[in-house]
Amino acid sequence: CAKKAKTAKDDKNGLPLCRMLLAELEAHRDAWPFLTPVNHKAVPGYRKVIKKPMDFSTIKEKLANNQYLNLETFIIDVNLVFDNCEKFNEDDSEIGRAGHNMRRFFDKRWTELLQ
Ligand SMILES: CO[C@H](O)CCc1ccc(O)cc1
Repeated sequence: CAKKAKTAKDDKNGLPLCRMLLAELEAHRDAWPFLTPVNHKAVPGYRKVIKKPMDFSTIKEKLANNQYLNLETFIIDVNLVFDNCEKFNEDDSEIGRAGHNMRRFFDKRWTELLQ
């Protein structure tokens, strides 16, 4: 039979944990740049520079469509949101700072919840 999940990242609670974490990200005051896909028609260069766009509404849709295997694959997409933000925005900008704040918040929350 299939191997029993060893850590919280793989066990059956993974996906409710993802939904809870996403709800916290969406409720954060600095979430506004990340709530919906960047309008690449309105932002010059975005489509060329950012090869894999990602945002919280797309992650929500993927969760609803059961497109994440476990917490690990969910965390990869959340980190993609913040990595894209760092690539496209100066650290010393409103959106750049929002990205750093959100990444710090996310890293703290999922590591806390996994303990
Ligand atoms: C998550 O936001 C994206 O990094 C796009 C940021 C951006 C959008 C419009 C601008 O004029 C400048 C930056």
